[in-house]
Amino acid sequence: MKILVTGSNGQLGSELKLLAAVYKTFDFTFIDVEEVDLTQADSIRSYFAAKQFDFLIHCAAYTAVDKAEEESRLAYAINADAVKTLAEVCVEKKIRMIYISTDYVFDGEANQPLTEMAVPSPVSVYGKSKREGENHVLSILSNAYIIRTAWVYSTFGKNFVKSIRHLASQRESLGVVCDQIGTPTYAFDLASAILQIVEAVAQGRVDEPGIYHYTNEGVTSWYDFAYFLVRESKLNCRIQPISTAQYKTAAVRPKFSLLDKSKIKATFALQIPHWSESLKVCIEKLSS
Ligand SMILES: NC(=O)C1=CN([C@@H]2O[C@H](COP(=O)(O)OP(=O)(O)OC[C@H]3O[C@@H](n4cnc5c(N)ncnc54)[C@H](OP(=O)(O)O)[C@@H]3O)[C@@H](O)[C@H]2O)C=CC1
Ligand SMILES: Cc1cn([C@H]2C[C@H](O)[C@@H](COP(=O)(O)OP(=O)(O)O[C@H]3O[C@@H](C)C(=O)[C@@H](O)[C@H]3O)O2)c(=O)[nH]c1=O
Repeated sequence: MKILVTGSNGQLGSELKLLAAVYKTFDFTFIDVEEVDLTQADSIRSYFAAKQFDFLIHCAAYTAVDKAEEESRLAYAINADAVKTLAEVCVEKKIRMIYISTDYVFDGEANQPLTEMAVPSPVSVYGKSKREGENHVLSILSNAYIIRTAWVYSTFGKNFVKSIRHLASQRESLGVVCDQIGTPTYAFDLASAILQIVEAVAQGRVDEPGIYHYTNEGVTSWYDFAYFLVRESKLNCRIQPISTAQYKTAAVRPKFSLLDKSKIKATFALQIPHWSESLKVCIEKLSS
């Protein structure tokens, strides 16, 4: 089974690289911008011209949420246009696509966990460009998997956990928004879930393409997340709850993006760890 992973230097791509060693029957190829620049459709097509894969796990994306507001052309080129080209290549080459999407496709106005039936209505350039990517996948491919996740962190790359640990090690107190609700996702857990899904599909045990939601279990705010993180990291910094209005950012973020994971758990018999347990694992790795 030949599997191509894009975004191999990112958080999720890096965790998939580590886990690849466990899946010995899979033949992985990992690429990033050095191999294929996703802003160049020709570069995408010529990369695939003489190659064949069974699955494409598309992790590469433009993920700088605030910067996307001023670099919208680039965000759309990577998160939407490149996804369209990749989906077309997947049709031509009969490749099964796993597209990773985000809770930021929602506007945050819901008041109950968001199922895959909830109607997306993104409020940021990043969210809109990722939704356009989803729409390309849905209209071009009938057998793709779209996995929406949220608040991803890892020992690799840039993320909230590493930013807060850095800031908390330098300051006596730190304000963190307490009125945006969701669930963090440890990229290692997500990578593991994705490979369990690929394995189930490859072995013909389960094959129900469509949209799925995946985060860790539980619910929290960015404030509670940061509070727990700083306490468990034994850092001497006071985390203060503040409102979104007090923390000015270029992009609007959803106030509520709690994803309902019932579908992915039932379909693929997944066991998902609670966010606090996974965060402890990550802290342990970051501290060693
Ligand atoms: N991070 C998060 O909190 C969340 C992420 N997601 C989604 O999950 C997926 C994985 O995210 P994550 O691993 O955190 O992302 P990262 O930002 O850590 O990694 C993205 C990767 O994409 C690469 N990339 C960017 N531009 C290009 C380009 N023009 N051509 C080729 N590669 C490029 C980056 O390379 P380089 O670093 O060199 O630019 C990087 O290696 C993405 O689809 C993202 O939208 C969903 C919800 C939450
Ligand atoms: C660093 C920091 C952030 N915040 C707030 C800002 C924001 O509302 C929230 C999260 O901050 P960040 O900017 O680090 O996270 P952000 O880039 O918004 O994270 C998002 O990334 C994209 C890629 C996704 O797909 C989303 O699921 C989500 O993970 O915390 C504080 O209140 N205080 C702080 O010191």
